Amino acid sequence: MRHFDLCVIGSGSGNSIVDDQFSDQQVALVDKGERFGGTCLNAGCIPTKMYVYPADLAASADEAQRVDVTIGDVQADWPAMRDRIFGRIDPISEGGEAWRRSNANVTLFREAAQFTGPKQLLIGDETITADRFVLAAGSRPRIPSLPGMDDPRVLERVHTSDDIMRLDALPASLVIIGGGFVAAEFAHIFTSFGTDVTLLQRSDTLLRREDADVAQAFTEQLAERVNVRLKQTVVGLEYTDRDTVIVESVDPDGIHYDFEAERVLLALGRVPNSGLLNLAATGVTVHDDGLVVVDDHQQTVVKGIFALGDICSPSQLKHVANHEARVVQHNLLHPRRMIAADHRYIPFAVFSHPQVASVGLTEAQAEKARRRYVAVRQDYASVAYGWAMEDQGHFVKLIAEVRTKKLLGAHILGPQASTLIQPLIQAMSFGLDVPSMARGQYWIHPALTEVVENALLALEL
Ligand SMILES: Cc1cc2nc3c(=O)[nH]c(=O)nc-3n(C[C@H](O)[C@H](O)[C@H](O)COP(=O)(O)OP(=O)(O)OC[C@H]3O[C@@H](n4cnc5c(N)ncnc54)[C@H](O)[C@@H]3O)c2cc1C
Ligand SMILES: NC(=O)c1ccc[n+]([C@@H]2O[C@H](COP(=O)([O-])OP(=O)(O)OC[C@H]3O[C@@H](n4cnc5c(N)ncnc54)[C@H](O)[C@@H]3O)[C@@H](O)[C@H]2O)c1
Repeated sequence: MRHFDLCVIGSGSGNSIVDDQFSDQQVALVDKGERFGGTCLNAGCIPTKMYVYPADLAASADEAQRVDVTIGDVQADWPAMRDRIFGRIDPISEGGEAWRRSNANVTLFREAAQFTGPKQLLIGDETITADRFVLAAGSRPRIPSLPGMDDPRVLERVHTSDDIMRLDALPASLVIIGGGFVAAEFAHIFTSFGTDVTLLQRSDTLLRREDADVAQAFTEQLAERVNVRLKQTVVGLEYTDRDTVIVESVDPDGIHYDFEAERVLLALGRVPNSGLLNLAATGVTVHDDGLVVVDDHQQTVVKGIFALGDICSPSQLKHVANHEARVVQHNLLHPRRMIAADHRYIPFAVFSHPQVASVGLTEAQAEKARRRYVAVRQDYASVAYGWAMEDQGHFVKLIAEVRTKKLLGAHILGPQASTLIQPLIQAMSFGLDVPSMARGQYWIHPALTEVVENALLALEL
């Protein structure tokens, strides 16, 4: 039985741990995936944003009308786009794998792993042991079992984010089931390229974990471009002889609806891969939702077994997985001087149309936490750059605590939200109060950042 100093399961964020500082250790790196490098690179953040950028350009044709510019017919060449995007990404994955194979102290296993005993792992048909483990096996799309899904003609047309970006042709029509991040981003991508998109969401708003004002405005604005149907429970799928699938749903009044499309995208959240690892054999514990239990140091209840990323993090975001990988790396190298992960102000952005970006508490959470706060909503249309854009409906919402004069939360809906929010994340992370932030620096005139400046000034603290 081969023995290693360290075994990392998962080649996504886990892969970044093993650098020159581990050159005196024998390391096993295990990944069963078809492509090396994990979700973000192969089927997540990176390819989606490489589709979002051209989708933004395509959508700008409509916006140009507002400022008296006519852009001709929008044509999206899907096969060219797909080949360009994966022609860039696939070689990065292949190069990363080849480089790992060339590392003298790293043994790469490309098969599924599961524990068979404490610190003992079965990989394919080989069993190895290691002194220390890192669980970085990520998550996978949630697949519901719905009537009709066992028909292979239906299955062939039902996709997840794992495979929809590699379709041979742009579908004429698409039904998206779900109303979170994945649904919001793919709805924008496909509708911008000309697909007829219907989005079926179970609750009464999209992005339901967002601040209520943002979720409401987002839902209304996406509904101007996409057929958004709320409060729909999908009850079955059926193949038609038109080479399409009918998605049947029912609303709270018991009324049934049929939505027909060439393709269906399931966007119902992601399940942590903890269940694939037979963790019981090691003593590692999991929460009810399948997330691995870790302490502040990212260590599981078993000493020497660490976890990071989607397998243990409720946020399921790449910047969080990267942060946790840095913490785990430090703690593996300095077991007597371990550091804690910082999960205080985790931001996120939804790269849809409109864009959404958020950090900290929503207003409902601030209320629930009984914090004495003030909230303000500042429209893009109130600043000079917003006039230039003839902007409508986009805003910055800030929530600040009266006692400390510090921000509790920041939520932006509109163009460049993911960039505009960064100074607010910085203020929260470094404890800068609102008056200092607003008046302690210059704000470039007439940049769009003035909407952030004015929102800060409008907070009555
Ligand atoms: C469509 C989409 C878009 C996204 N966009 C963004 C974004 O814009 N910004 C953002 O911050 N986040 C985004 N995310 C989330 C982000 O991709 C994840 O949070 C991040 O990739 C998680 O990294 P990880 O290292 O935990 O897992 P992964 O990168 O998924 O790596 C886990 C690896 O473990 C392997 N594995 C699993 N089980 C086993 C096993 N039993 N044996 C061996 N190997 C195994 C898998 O093959 C996989 O390669 C997106 C996700 C999706 C799906
Ligand atoms: N820009 C980004 O950072 C980005 C982009 C895409 C994905 N991600 C990550 O990937 C994760 C997965 O994304 P997602 O959109 O699949 O999940 P999500 O948790 O954002 O949304 C899941 C959606 O599915 C709905 N849903 C769940 N079960 C259902 C059921 N049985 N019937 C009907 N509806 C149901 C929920 O109401 C929700 O609208 C996200 O949580 C996010 O962390 C991030």
